[in-house]
Amino acid sequence: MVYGLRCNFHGSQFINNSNRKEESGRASVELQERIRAIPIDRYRNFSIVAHVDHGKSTLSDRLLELTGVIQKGSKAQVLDRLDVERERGITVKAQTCTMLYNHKGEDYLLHLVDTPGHVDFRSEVSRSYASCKGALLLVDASQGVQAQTVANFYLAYSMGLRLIPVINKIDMDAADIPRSLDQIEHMFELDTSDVVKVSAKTGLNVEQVLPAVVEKIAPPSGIVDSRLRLLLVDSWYDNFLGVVCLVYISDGSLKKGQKIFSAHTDISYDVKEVGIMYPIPLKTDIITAGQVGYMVIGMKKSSEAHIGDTFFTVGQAGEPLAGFEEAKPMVFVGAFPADGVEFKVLDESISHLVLNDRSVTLQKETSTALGQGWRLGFLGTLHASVFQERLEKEHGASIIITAPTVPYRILYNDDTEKIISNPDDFPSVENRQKVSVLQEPFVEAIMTFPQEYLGRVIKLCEAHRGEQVEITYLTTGQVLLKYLLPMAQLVDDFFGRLKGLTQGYASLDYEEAGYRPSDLVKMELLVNGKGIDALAQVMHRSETVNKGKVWVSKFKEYLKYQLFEVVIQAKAGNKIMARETIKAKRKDVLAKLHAADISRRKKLLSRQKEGKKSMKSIGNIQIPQEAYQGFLSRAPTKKK
Ligand SMILES: Nc1nc2c(ncn2[C@@H]2O[C@H](COP(=O)(O)OP(=O)(O)OP(=O)(O)O)[C@@H](O)[C@H]2O)c(=O)[nH]1
Repeated sequence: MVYGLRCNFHGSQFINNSNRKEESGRASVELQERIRAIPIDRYRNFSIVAHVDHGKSTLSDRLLELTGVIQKGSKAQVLDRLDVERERGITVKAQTCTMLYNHKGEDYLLHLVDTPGHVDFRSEVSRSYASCKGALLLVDASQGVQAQTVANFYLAYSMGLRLIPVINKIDMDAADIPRSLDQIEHMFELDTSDVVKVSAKTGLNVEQVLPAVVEKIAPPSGIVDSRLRLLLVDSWYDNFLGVVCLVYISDGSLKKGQKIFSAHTDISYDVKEVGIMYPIPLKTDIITAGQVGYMVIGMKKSSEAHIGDTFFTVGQAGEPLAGFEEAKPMVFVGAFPADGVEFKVLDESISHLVLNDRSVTLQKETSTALGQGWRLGFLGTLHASVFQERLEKEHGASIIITAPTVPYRILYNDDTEKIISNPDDFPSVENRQKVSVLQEPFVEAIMTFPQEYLGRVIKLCEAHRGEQVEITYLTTGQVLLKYLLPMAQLVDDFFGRLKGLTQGYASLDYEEAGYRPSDLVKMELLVNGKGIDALAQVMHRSETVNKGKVWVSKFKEYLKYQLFEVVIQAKAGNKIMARETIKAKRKDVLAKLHAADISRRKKLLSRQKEGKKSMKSIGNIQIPQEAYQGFLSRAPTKKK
């Protein structure tokens, strides 16, 4: 098998399901013997964490070359295997690779995890930390510490990982090594006396990275001669093998033929295959405590694989390992088949993709305007746009996506509460008196940018209902600003505006900060008095005037001429916020009339008026699907 073939989303370690016809390869006897001879105290499990684009995948390539896993000059970014990862240049899936490294005459077994930098895929990062004792904290010398460096640092630090700072891109003219060193020392209080400075691109000094890993990161703490205890880290579906599980062996060992059971479901399985990721799956006879590898146990459905589950040998139950917090979807959209696309076909494609991306939630939904569809939940807007792109590219599906919404919390007078992810479920004006409080989710946003933009960024945050938490002056003119912001503002292209204001210099990260009471209202778009359900949105009352105006004028653009008058209104609660009218396209009934024939002219005009009146009362506006599509279109942005 070859590297770099297309892979599925969740189990991108494997080649594309549809193309996959053969079994996984087998690790050579020599490789297996070399691994078996290494004691656990010479294992090192580590990840690479950094801000988006600081060079994690490029450094991973160099390390894989250095340890002979791949050949020099192989396809770039071996561990970014999804089409979407390669095309967008972002990592969305954490990837693991086993490496053998000889240090001072002794073999070490290394497990490298390349993690996504983007906040939407943070759950991938925290999951991968469970098997690691340390991480390389990579900082791009031309950019210095950025928002996601800070967020990823705190996540790794809170999980007790030993952090080794590495400065990357030192080959660039814009590289400012002293600035990065200063920031690492002041921000993270890390010792910078022996920081490794590399160019992952040219390979300069990369040979200094693994000695630091071996010397500074502790080995995993499992017991090899013990009962089996393994953690399910990830899973994916492979057409040839069925469900494949990525596992971390905490104690004991795992072999083909062993009978194991899940602590979560109590279902027992026969182990059919085990192996290592090198970086593709290679079958081995055994995987032992401290190793990260894969197992195939004949699970029928991906849903049987609970990420964070513990498995034991049948008859030898023990204490389950600490699992993972489930990733909660924070952005919801309605999805509907575009004209000419069959619901059934699209339903199959969506279900297939959801099976491979377990953090997407899916529910059927029906809209009077757009017909049968689905409500999909995502971890963030980038996650949503990656999903949509994969659906279109990999399944050739064309869909209409409604405006994203965040989950709102409704507290009722009878002490019950409801989280709603669909504007349709927002309490109607008549039911409003049953509600005691409306709440919306907030996040704590971390932003870094040059100090000269501080005034403008503060203004932007205040205009987006932000509440300042902290300003930290980093070295050399950089500022780190923390603000509490409504999650809905981030979804509504706050980052695009921030980038615009700072000429592209700002970076942003955020973490959830709970729900807060909010003056929320549902805004609807009415056409001749009738609400279009698919376009309704929940928002803060202060936004309704401006958005109302934008809505009506934008929708008017797409309706164009109508045979009779059309009134477009934006209504918030029971108040009309904005209105536009499309005048009827008048047929020239007087065209053939002589100018002097006044009485005949009056008669014809009054007859035309009557005719229109009846059309209006019985007329049903035909809204073309392009109108919805045009109204909802907005290019996705990539956050950095
Ligand atoms: N000049 C220079 N460019 C580099 C270096 N390392 C990485 N790059 C470039 O920086 C860009 C981003 O590199 P990646 O390795 O994809 O970064 P990443 O951190 O994995 O990105 P995400 O997965 O999206 O978080 C690519 O265009 C690389 O070629 C380096 O040492 N020098």
